Amino acid sequence: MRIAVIGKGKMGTLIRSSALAKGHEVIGCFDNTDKDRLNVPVDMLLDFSHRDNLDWVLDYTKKNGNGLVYGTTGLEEADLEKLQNISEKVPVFYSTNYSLGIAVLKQVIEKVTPLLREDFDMELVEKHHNQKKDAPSGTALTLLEAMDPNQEYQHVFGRQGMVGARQKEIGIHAVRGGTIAGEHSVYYCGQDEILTFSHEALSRQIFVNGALKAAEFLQNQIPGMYSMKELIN
Ligand SMILES: NC(=O)C1=CN([C@@H]2O[C@H](COP(=O)(O)OP(=O)(O)OC[C@H]3O[C@@H](n4cnc5c(N)ncnc54)[C@H](OP(=O)(O)O)[C@@H]3O)[C@@H](O)[C@H]2O)C=CC1
Ligand SMILES: O=C(O)C1=N[C@H](C(=O)O)C[C@H](O)C1
Repeated sequence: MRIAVIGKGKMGTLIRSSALAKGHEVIGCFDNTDKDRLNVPVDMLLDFSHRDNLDWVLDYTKKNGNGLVYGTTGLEEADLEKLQNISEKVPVFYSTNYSLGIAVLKQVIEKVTPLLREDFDMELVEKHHNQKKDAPSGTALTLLEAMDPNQEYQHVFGRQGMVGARQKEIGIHAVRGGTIAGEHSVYYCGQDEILTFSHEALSRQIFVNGALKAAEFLQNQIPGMYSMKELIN
């Protein structure tokens, strides 16, 4: 497959080397400083960069008709709408986390939350490296959606000061430090018992493997929006 990578950072460079090792042709890593260099057709774009690249990436995709594997987090609602719109023309794979473990964790959370939420307080903690730009992580927001699909809870991002007794809320907490590749824990805290569901990324390779698997999957799909659910079920 002929691939172009959007992003030249930690993920972009690892995707490039891993795709080459799998025998794909990678024409390069790009961002908005050198987008004009991306002037040949490709089969697939993999974007792990920053939302500021989204508009030109979508313009290129509209013209070229390539598939798009999108992994950049820190998106706004309007960005998601843009991805949804272009998925009417080309196949788009979107996930805030390309690891198999988080895909399974999301399904676990969807199943256990209805059994616990009446009697247990729910909290979410994510930990990442000290270079991460967005907080909370995209994965934390995805897990939050799985915990509260109908938005019945107040979402409290960190607590500070005289917060008073806990209300019908889910607390979301972001830790940033060192080289943590990514850790997500969902806590269900009840009377004298706690259930914790955790996932720890030990390296970024798990995200890269998932993203390349998504690209290979997407190659054979018609236009539409695809997610990890389709890859694992
Ligand atoms: N979905 C998933 O499974 C995963 C998603 N991610 C997400 O992928 C993205 C990249 O992560 P990572 O590689 O670790 O980050 P890095 O900071 O290492 O790389 C980010 C890349 O985006 C570019 N960039 C940063 N800011 C801007 C901007 N304002 N406009 C245009 N380009 C910009 C950087 O260029 P420069 O260095 O010049 O600023 C760099 O090339 C993040 O959103 C992260 O959350 C990460 C891991 C897994
Ligand atoms: O920036 C990162 O590193 C990661 N970002 C994604 C996120 O925001 O959820 C996925 C993973 O946790 C690593």
